[in-house]
Amino acid sequence: MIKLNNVSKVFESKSGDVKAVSNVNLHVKKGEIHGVIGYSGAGKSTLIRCVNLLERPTVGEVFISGTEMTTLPLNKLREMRQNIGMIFQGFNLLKTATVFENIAIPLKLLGLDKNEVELRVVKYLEIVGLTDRQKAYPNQLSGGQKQRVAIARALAQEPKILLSDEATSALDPETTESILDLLLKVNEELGITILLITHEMNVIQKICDYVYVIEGGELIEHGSTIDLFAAPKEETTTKFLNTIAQRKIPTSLVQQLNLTGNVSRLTFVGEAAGQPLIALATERFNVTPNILSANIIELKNGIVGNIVIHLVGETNNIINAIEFLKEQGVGVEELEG
Ligand SMILES: Nc1ncnc2c1ncn2[C@@H]1O[C@H](COP(=O)(O)OP(=O)(O)OP(=O)(O)O)[C@@H](O)[C@H]1O
Repeated sequence: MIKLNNVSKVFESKSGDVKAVSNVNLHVKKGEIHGVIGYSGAGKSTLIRCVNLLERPTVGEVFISGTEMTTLPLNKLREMRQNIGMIFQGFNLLKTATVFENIAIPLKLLGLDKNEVELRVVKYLEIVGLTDRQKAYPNQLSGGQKQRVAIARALAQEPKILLSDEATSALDPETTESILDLLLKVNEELGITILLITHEMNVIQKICDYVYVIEGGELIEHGSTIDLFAAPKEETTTKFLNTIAQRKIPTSLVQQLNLTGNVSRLTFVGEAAGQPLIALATERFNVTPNILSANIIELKNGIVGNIVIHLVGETNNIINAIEFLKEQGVGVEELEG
């Protein structure tokens, strides 16, 4: 549905060229929710703006539903853009227009007749749960309500794709949750494909099927959300995961405990998370477990459990216990001090 092939964007400035996005490949399949996460300045906004060509890639191709966008004449590009809605961190509502008008004005500009405009405004206000606020002005709404109006405005144009540029970054945690729930509903019930950018791992955790980590304009790691949460490869990815559940164990403690056994991080995904595998392993191989930390993370498509464990016993027994856990589908990372 969205495909970027080797997309790069260079900004020319007086102080020299800035390569904001470098050789990015990305593929969001129909009906999925993909997220790009990165720190400030990593290139997220530039990347997402390349999808609807608000920013023109310096090189590379952008395919939307199979159509290459960068070579389209302006009138065709405008047509294609109607398939792509967008929401922003700052909501971008017209302050002097009511909620109703904010949603209606773009529809009128598209040439829809009065009845159709009214039908759509009513329909999408209901979907976002703001039917009773249609006469209000933006400054009479909370941040969450403003974002709901912005979502209704984007949906009312009946796009196939929704781009979300840090849509929850200005909201408190509870309001963030409710907006993420709304995005899930929009995805599931209206079948809209979503590509979002964020610096918040909880956004990825809650609604994304697939995640890309961006740093210095490059995608440094990508994979299904479950795979990335279960086995992050890059330091930046691990840092983002630490914002959800701390994975770090003090090095001095690991060093000390490794003298009397083995310290390992065990990762349980899916079925393995619900089985008493540690009890089985310790019983069968006569090793004693000491759990140093444990957490369980609920993702959109499953759960990932993490346990850091100190196994004490004879070396061979520890090796066999670890082998047994691996055979049962548990990820094992032996920690070194
Ligand atoms: N119009 C522009 N002209 C020059 N440089 C730009 C322009 N827009 C972005 N940049 C630079 O490109 C890089 C990536 O910026 P971008 O806004 O895409 O990052 P970001 O990850 O979205 O950051 P943030 O979360 O802070 O918005 C930065 O170094 C930024 O200064």
